[in-house]
Amino acid sequence: MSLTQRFRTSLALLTDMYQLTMAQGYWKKGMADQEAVFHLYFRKNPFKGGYTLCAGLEDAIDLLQNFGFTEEDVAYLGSLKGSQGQVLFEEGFLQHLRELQFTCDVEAIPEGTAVFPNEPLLRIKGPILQCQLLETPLLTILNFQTLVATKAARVVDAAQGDTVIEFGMRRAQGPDGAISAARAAFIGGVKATSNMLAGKLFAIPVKGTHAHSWVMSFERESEAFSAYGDVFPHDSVFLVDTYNTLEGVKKAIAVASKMRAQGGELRGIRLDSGDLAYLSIEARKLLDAAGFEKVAILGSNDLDEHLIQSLKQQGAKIDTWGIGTKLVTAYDQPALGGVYKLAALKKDDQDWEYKLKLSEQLVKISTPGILQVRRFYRNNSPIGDMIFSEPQQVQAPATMVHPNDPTQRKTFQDDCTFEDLLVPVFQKGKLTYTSPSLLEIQERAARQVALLHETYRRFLNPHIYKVGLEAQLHEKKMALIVKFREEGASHKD
Ligand SMILES: Nc1ncnc2c1ncn2[C@@H]1O[C@H](COP(=O)(O)OP(=O)(O)OP(=O)(O)O)[C@@H](O)[C@H]1O
Ligand SMILES: O=P(O)(O)OC[C@H]1O[C@H](OP(=O)(O)OP(=O)(O)O)[C@H](O)[C@@H]1O
Ligand SMILES: O=C(O)c1cccnc1
Repeated sequence: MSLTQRFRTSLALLTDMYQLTMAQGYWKKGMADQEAVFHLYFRKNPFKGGYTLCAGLEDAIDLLQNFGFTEEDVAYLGSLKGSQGQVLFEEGFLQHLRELQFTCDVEAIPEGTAVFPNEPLLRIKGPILQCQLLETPLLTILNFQTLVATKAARVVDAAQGDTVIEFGMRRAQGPDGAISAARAAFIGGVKATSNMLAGKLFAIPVKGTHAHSWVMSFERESEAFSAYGDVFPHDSVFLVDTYNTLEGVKKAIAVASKMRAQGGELRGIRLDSGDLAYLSIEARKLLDAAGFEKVAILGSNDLDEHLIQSLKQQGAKIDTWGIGTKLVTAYDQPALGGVYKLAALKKDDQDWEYKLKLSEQLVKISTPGILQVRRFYRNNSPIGDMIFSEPQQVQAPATMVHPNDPTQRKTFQDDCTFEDLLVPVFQKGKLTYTSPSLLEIQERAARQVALLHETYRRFLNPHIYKVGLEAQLHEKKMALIVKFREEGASHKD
């Protein structure tokens, strides 16, 4: 189900107020239809990682396809007053909004692609008023889903092929956070969610065990297990740690034997506290000795990729991982920090004027142009990404320059294959892209992560994947920086 259907309202006002005040400014100053190019990108891989998995495009597409102000939206805007009690948004502008239709060109990197700092995930070209209004909603969609998809990919990588289930709704950033996180976590590789609404909306498989309250609501732990086994003779996973974990495992085994005698079969047990390495090893021994080799051991309790890795190193016998809080809240880095920057403005019908935002730090200076990302491969392995401006032809051998350290360069010879990552999504406001299914996106993500050499995937000090600016683009950017710095220093307009 699409984003607008989920919210059941027009999303035209899902933006910051300043986008609307600027929009009125563009309209008033006759600039509303001036063609602009903006790029959405981030500056640092999250979680101190070596890669990022992009996600959220399908929701972004839905937002753009349904872009438009309803009478209710316009009435709300018309009711707003400025600091002197005057009408904030004037009637002519409101009429402009009523008639506004999405007419931009959009290119984007497909969901489930491995991406790196400074690369535009999305490029939008069209009337500046439209591009401006869309800054905030595009960022809120792509930033969060990209962040959670990346976290999920790391967790799934640490689990080394074990099943990972997303258990996070109760700790998510509100209901909408929980829903988007479930979608993004699935893209990152989790096999199922406990979130029933996400299951229904996105056809994500749903899975679950039972809570401590189930055990506590019976006189005895074994009664609770028996009762649950009666109700779900083939689909029970018993939570065994309410009182004493290993005693709980023994009771689970006794009940599982009775279930088996009656034609049922216990699916698994869940450990949710204590030393998960020790307890899972001991539980595995007890289960195997009783002939329950196939009963799974599910581990949960504030887990993340680092704990899973550590538990694996300790020989934990956990084969299914339930991951909640740390996954859906992206606990150790709760925001991606993606930005959306103006990169070019059409001066007249012919020429683009390149734009950039200056900063004291080179890393924060945006890149001007109409950007595309070319990924080079050798023997099917990605070896570097070159950001170039599309009006500029790139031919091998092609040299790129490190975006933050111009002394570092890399040249790709013509023995490399390449692909351009940004693909057309909208042309003049018309959708030209067919979104893959969520499962196809998940499969793409798994292939993309697998293509990355393990040095980029390790958690501690990963190798830095090379991303650079095509040499001519770099020169142009440097020349603009010098020009703008000089103008700034002499206070010229
Ligand atoms: N063998 C282990 N090595 C490293 N960390 C572990 C190991 N076993 C469990 N942990 C993690 O240690 C943390 C322990 O959590 P905590 O201190 O809250 O104890 P607890 O077992 O959950 O206690 P409680 O009974 O109160 O729930 C959890 O994040 C858990 O995943
Ligand atoms: O630990 P997470 O990765 O967030 O996974 C979800 C947690 O939610 C449940 O706990 P509950 O809400 O009962 O709280 P608890 O942590 O005290 O068991 C469940 O037993 C997991 O421990
Ligand atoms: O099904 C479970 O075991 C579950 C679901 C949500 C949160 N914690 C556990």
